[in-house]
Amino acid sequence: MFLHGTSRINEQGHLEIGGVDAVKLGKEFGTPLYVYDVALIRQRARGFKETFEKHNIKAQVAYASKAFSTVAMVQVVDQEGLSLDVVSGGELYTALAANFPKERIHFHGNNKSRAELEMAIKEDIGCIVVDNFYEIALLQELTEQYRKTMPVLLRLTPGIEAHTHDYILTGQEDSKFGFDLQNGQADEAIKAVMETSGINLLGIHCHIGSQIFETTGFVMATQKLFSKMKEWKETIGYVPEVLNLGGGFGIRYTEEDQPIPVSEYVEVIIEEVKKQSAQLDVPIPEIWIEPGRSLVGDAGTTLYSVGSRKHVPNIREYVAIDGGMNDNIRPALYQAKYEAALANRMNDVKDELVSIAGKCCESGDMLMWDLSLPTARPGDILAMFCTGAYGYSMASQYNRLPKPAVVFVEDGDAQLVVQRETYEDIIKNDLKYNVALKK
Ligand SMILES: Cc1ncc(COP(=O)(O)O)c(C=O)c1O
Ligand SMILES: N[C@@H](CCCC[NH3+])C(=O)O
Repeated sequence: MFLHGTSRINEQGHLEIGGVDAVKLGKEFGTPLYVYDVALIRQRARGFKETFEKHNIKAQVAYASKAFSTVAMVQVVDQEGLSLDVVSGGELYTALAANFPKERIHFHGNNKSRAELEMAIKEDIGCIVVDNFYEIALLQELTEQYRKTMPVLLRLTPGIEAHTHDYILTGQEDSKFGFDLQNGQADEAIKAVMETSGINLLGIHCHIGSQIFETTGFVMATQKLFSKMKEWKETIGYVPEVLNLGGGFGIRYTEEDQPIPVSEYVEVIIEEVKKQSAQLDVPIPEIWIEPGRSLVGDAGTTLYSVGSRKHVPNIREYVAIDGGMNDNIRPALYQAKYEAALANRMNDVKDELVSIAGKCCESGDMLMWDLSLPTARPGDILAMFCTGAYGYSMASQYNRLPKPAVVFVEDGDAQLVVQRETYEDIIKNDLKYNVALKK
């Protein structure tokens, strides 16, 4: 078993995270429970920042908060001096509620609404990553209305097929995101943006996909963007101050995954930027990146309680837990694989092969297939590792299951940072149907 960050097996044979016994966490805060190892988040954040610093490169590391956005997480991001990437009014609102420095907020999205753009403009956030022509028109109108100039990056689609799940590919030509580099859209967009007085074009952006294990995609993206930068320098005299290469750095979920250290991605990017800059005679821009998963993914562990089981002779042993696709949609959506252990019996012999079923009324609600565990009994605590990214943030209330609580652990302390939803929370927006009011 691979234990991440501060996780270890303590003297009771229990899983311990951040110096806190996971079994105690389950008892105190209930299950399902998302537990975050804050020291590991800090270590990852510093890893990115220090690599840029070591190479003396001006950079911004913006945490892609879609991976896990809560007020407490945004606070940690601020403490570590990172920037913050938001993709909706809700994520922006969360950042503002955490008093995150507005000038370090970047706003993404392929269909930002007028209200969302207005919010970003009124709050004077750091920059808007413009995705399409409709957004340029809206920005023209709104910057005029509010008499403001907004810093902007242009999101470009470089036409790169990174090796990852189809649903999390974003840089290929057939994508809903950004202006295409090949078919003239990017050229049209830059002209439109440069003619807009309320827009200060800081630079360009691309994001090639998520859970990527190779550096080649980032190298190719850098090359493609630099060749466009050279063309624009020569044809329209535009030289970007910022080159944002997005996120997507892969992490280890199971032993099948072999990620490279974050510093290596950054080093390869820096090297390619320097090389392209020298070869094409384009000044070295500030480099921005947007890691999400690689900052929080392996820092998260979900604790579940074991409940029922079903034996299907000669086929399978189902063990059901008290959560499922409602708190982690990734296995159902991407066939994502995870590792897990019994947090209360870490040293026991693994004597059976089981498949972990969720409690939703859906056959596809399976979290793990063919997992080796000690014979699991009701009340055992199953710890599912590396659930920190896109678990809580993609959670739903399917079957009207309340969303679990979130606890941060660090240096032996545990703090509740998101309360468990209650049944009252579930119906709090429901209104009774008043037949008398029917027209
Ligand atoms: C524009 C953009 N930036 C950053 C990210 C973060 O990606 P990851 O969590 O894979 O680092 C994403 C998600 O894929 C994204 O769409
Ligand atoms: N939500 C996805 C990744 C998409 C990233 C956002 N563009 C995942 O869980 O892997």
